[in-house]
Parts: sequence; structure tokens; C-alpha cells
Amino acid sequence: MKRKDIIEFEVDKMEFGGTTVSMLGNKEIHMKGGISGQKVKAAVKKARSKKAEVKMLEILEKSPIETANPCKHFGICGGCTILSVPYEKQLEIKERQVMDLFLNQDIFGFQFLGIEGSPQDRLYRNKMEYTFGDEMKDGPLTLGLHKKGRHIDILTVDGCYLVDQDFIKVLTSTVEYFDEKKLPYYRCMSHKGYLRNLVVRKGINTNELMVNIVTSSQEDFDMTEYKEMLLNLETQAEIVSILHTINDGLADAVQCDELRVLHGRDYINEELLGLKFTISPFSFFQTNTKGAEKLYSIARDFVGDHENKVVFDLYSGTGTIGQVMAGAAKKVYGIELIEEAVVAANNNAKLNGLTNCEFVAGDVAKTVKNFKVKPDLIIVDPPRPGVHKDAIRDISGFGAKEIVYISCNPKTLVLDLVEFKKYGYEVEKVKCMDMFPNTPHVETIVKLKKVN
Ligand SMILES: C[S@@+](CC[C@H](N)C(=O)[O-])C[C@H]1O[C@@H](n2cnc3c(N)ncnc32)[C@H](O)[C@@H]1O
Repeated sequence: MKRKDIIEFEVDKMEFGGTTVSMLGNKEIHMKGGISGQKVKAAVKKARSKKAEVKMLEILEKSPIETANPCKHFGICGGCTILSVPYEKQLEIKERQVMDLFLNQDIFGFQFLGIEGSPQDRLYRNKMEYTFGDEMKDGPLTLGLHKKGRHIDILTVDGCYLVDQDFIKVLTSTVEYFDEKKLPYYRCMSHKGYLRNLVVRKGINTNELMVNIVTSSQEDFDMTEYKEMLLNLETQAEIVSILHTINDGLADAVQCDELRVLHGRDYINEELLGLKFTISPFSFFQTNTKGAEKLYSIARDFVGDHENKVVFDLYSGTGTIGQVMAGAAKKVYGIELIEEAVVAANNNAKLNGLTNCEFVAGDVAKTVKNFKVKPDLIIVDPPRPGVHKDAIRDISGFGAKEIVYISCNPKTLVLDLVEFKKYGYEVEKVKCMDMFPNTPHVETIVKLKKVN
């Protein structure tokens, strides 16, 4: 086998993160994508004596486990990867993937409480960030998600199963409206053009909708008619916020140089486990509201009795987890890198009448050691790269009896658990929670106890 060879094989094992490992002769074939049991054609990118890396070219035969009904975009759209697999089977696959990662690091002897599914496996997202573009050179305007493996082609995802009809109505009416106006979309290579993104957010428990149209400043287009068009849509939720964000940043990400409020307010409200949260256009908020309620309930169960205890909520975002604990706790301290999220967290705590919460801005690895108070309990919910080694040392240095680790990346989680072990923390119990059905992601909640 050598580079550029075209090979055919049956996909074997699905690893966490969306990669697969299969055997062809005595060679391990590593590939991005694929579902166990699929017969595929692939091009060899790198070949060594025992391993090869390949790029999938075509699915020759579906897998016998692909018995669910996928949406019309499945396979072309870069969004969902396992929508064709029934949800129960998806959960089984994710659970096994997480267990394998624990076993690979020789982490044994804990209570494994299995996996809980999302309350909804479809229509569960409360936020979508769509991009303007086209599907082919000089084709009609499109608005949606990138095609699988393609950075420039955008597919209008009007049949997407991850969001409800309000999202689809706003998406389709927006692309139709701007296609008629013949405004150019922004090209990320030349940095020329006007229409960049459409961001839709919904308060699932409050029925409030935010529409944020993002453009460059390269045209002076009056958005009044667009706003009126949106307000005339028959949406199930009330549109309480229509925003126009000007973004002249070169990066392919939604940033804000100027925010214009076209209608209503510049935030929506959401409720989680009876607490209120205001969500501003750019603040982080879990994208599966009903799933987040389940995740935080599991975290609260793992924490157990926290009556009158001092709790650290590290990587606190908008302070959701800390506030869920604050009802019983004596005091909650949160640390979060993004200043805007910290402001939101403190405001949200006030809104909820919680006077025992204090969220501060900073990098956990640099600032946690400055806390003079001793926590009884520490909750960490880091981003995908996990907890910095210095932070693990300093967090362990407080000597709290228990640490609850919520992870969105079990690969970095297991490495961090090995590190925590060096400071005397052992894994007591583990549970997985699927916040992102039909995608390769999964949350894992771990309770650590201090043993020496
Ligand atoms: C997975 S989110 C968790 C947010 C929050 N706990 C929640 O459930 O909404 C991780 C958070 O860590 C923040 N973050 C990333 N790196 C950080 C660092 N070095 N120090 C502090 N916070 C950080 C991110 O901004 C993000 O809000």
C-alpha cells in the first residue's frame, strides 16, 4: 500500500471524536468519519508498515446499523455524522468509546453509571450560526452550513433535524429575501462582500427568539424592510430581539465591531432548573437547553450534600452550574476567562436573588492559587483541551475532599484524571450524558475523591 492508492474496506471500530480504525490485511486503517459496518472506498494519504491514514471517497454500502431516517442533507452536510444510526445505538457506541478511553489509561475500580440520553435527540438546539455563500460558483445565494470536508461550499439546511420550525422559517425567509436583493456574500479569502452570517437563538423554556444578521460594513443597506419581513413571519416563539452586527474581522468567526438593535432588546431570557438567565448575542450558553438541565441535575447528584459548603465553580461561563449549587451552598466562587461571561454570571446571580455568588475573570491556571478561601468542593467544567497541569496542581493543593469534573472531551479528561491521581485524587464514579445527539460528542461527569 502506498500514497494515492485507492482501497476498499469495511469500517470496523468507531473511536471517540468521529474517527474510525479498521483492519485491511495486517494494516490498521485510520480514517476521519465512517460508521461500523459501512463498505467504503478511500484514498491513502500516508502508509507505514503497520498503519495507514486514508481519506474517505465514497460509501459503497450502508452499514446494517444505519436504520434511522436521516434528513435530506445527511452525508453532504458537515453537521451530523451519525444521524442514520438509531438513537439507542448511538448511545451504546458513545458509552463504549468513553469506557475504552478510561481503560486505555488503566483507570479502573470506579462505579460506572452508564450513559443518559438527551431528552430530545432531534430539534434540540437552541442556537444556530449559519453562513452565507453558494453551493457552486455563481450559483444562487445559500445560507446554512459548510458541506462535509468543504470550506467554501454552503448548503441551505432547510430540512435540518437539529432545530425546530422557527429556525427553518427564519433561515429560508432570510436567504430568499437577500437573494432577491442581489447583495454579495462575504468571501473569506478575498475579504470582499457584505452578507456574512445569520445567528438564531431561542429561549426554549421562555419561547423567546433572537435573530442576528451579521454583515461587513462594505454596503450601506437599510435593514428596515428585512426586520418587518421577520416580524410578519408566523413563528411559534416571539421574536423579541432583531440585531444587526457589523463584523469586519478577517477571521471566519462571528465577532462584533458594532451592534445595532433593529427591534426589541439585545438579549433573550432563558430558564434552567427554575433559574433565570439572560443570554446576550455573543455569550456562551449550552446549546441543548433540556440536555443542560439533565447535565446539571447529574452534576448536582454527584456533588451530593453541599449544604453550607464553599464551592468553587471553575471555568464558570455564565455561572449556570455555580448558581444551580448556590441555593444550598454557603458561598460559590467562579472563575471564567471571558470578561463578558463573568459580567453576565454576576448579573444572572442578582436576577436570581443569589447573594452568595462571586464570579471573577481570569485564567484558572494563573488565578485559582490566589484564592485565600478553602473550598469544601470544587467543580471544574473546562473547554476541550481540558485543565492545565499547573491548574491541576493548584486545584489539588486546596485539599478539597471532592472534585466533580464535567468534561466535553473524554480524551483530555482521562489524561487529566491520571494527573489528578498524582495528587491523591481517585475516580469514584462516572456517568456520560449525551448533549449532542447525532454528532460524535458526549459529556462525561466524574466524581473524584481525595484518598491521601
Ligand atoms: C465548557 S464551557 C463551561 C461553561 C459553564 N460551566 C456552563 O456550563 O455554561 C468552558 C468555559 O471555560 C472558559 N475558559 C476557557 N479557558 C479558560 C481558562 N484558561 N480559564 C478560565 N476559563 C476558561 C470558556 O470561556 C468557557 O466559558
